[in-house]
Amino acid sequence: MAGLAGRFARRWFSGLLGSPLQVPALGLHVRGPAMLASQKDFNNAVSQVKLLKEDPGNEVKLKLYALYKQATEGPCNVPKPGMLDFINKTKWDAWNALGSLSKEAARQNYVDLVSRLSASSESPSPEAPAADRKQPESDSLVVTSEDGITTIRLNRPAKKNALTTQMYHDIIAALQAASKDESAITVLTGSGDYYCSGNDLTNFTHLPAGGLEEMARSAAALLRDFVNCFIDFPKPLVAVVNGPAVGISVTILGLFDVVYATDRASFHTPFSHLGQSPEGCSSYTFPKIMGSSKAAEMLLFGKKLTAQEACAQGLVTEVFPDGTFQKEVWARLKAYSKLPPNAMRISKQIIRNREKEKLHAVNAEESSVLRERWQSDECMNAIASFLSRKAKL
Ligand SMILES: CCCCC/C=C/CC(=O)SCCNC(=O)CCNC(=O)[C@H](O)C(C)(C)COP(=O)(O)OP(=O)(O)OC[C@H]1O[C@@H](n2cnc3c(N)ncnc32)[C@H](O)[C@@H]1OP(=O)(O)O
Repeated sequence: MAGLAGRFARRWFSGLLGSPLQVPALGLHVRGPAMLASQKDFNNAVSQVKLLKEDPGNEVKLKLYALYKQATEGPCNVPKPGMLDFINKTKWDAWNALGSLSKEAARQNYVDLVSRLSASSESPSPEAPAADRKQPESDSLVVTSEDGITTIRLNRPAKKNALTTQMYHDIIAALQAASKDESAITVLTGSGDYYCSGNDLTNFTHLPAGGLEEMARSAAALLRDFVNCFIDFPKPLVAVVNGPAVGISVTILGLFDVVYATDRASFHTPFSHLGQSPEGCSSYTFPKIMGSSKAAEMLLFGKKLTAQEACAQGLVTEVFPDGTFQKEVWARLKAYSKLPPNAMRISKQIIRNREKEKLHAVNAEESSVLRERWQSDECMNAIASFLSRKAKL
């Protein structure tokens, strides 16, 4: 069987050598439309591919093919070849897996990839670090790719990894890049003793010229974009909960595929205490996961769950002893990252797709309710109380 597959692959890929090749970008490249690659850059990249000194391998060629088709023809629009037409079906699958990626983004990914392939075939660098670093705007988020896993690490341990406005933007950018990079699995985790203490409450103290109303409007828009990225994320998404989790870092867990927690973790959604209401689609996912009365105890009364309780209620997949947490979890993730990435994506699509429309509607409604809540006296008083050190959870 392997021999048969190999023969097919060789025949097909040798046919590709005369065709344009392209691979998705390996680095973080979230750019404004004005900075996207031009048609001329793309044409140059297409010519450059033919000059590559080293064969990039079949997997890369397949990606180049898919990106080229997406960049020139848009989303896959031809009928799926029959089961026995192995070669064309493999090509079709690769093109189809790019979904609705825009022609411009595909063109950019193609150009970025070719430029990386050219650079590495020109000057192999033995000192290059194992991890392919993709650094966001601020140091509060660290993004790395290694062993088929892209890790997005919240890195504000002195503030318990509370999420600043910039961090929401950086996480959106990191997820967008991870959805297109080479990794099979994406992980969100925290640095230090906390996973995340939720929204940074000082976000609400930077009032723009439009005042409280404008602040609430723009925060609701950002929240909606942020949660949408989790709803739409196409690859397996894993939370490695290294300590206590609060607020939005808990609610979005319902949008992850797998949640691993240390036995030191706790899960707390103190929305009523803060004069706020649920977000991250938790008003929908939590009752589905744990039943409506358990969800109400968390979301209305702010009941804090231990890791074991969260696991018993289905929010957490598995709990590990703190002493061996990192070792056990990363060993397992490395093994999972070797599984065929397309199969994992497709399985995720089947599991999640029928819920997406509903989740987007829930997200829109929760964001709009919060926009009102953030302008309420209850919310303002709770934040003032935290900032004046009178209140802690
Ligand atoms: C775009 C907008 C989208 C908005 C989406 C909305 C989301 C809703 C939520 O996420 S609600 C949850 C909000 N979070 C909180 O209310 C947590 C507030 N923090 C605390 O209660 C405590 O800090 C603690 C229980 C998390 C930890 O207590 P501990 O005693 O262990 O540690 P400290 O309090 O001394 O914390 C160390 C420093 O970190 C600062 N800090 C912690 N969390 C936050 C936070 N969420 N916002 C701002 N700052 C935070 C804390 O103030 C200390 O700072 P200092 O050293 O300068 O004093």
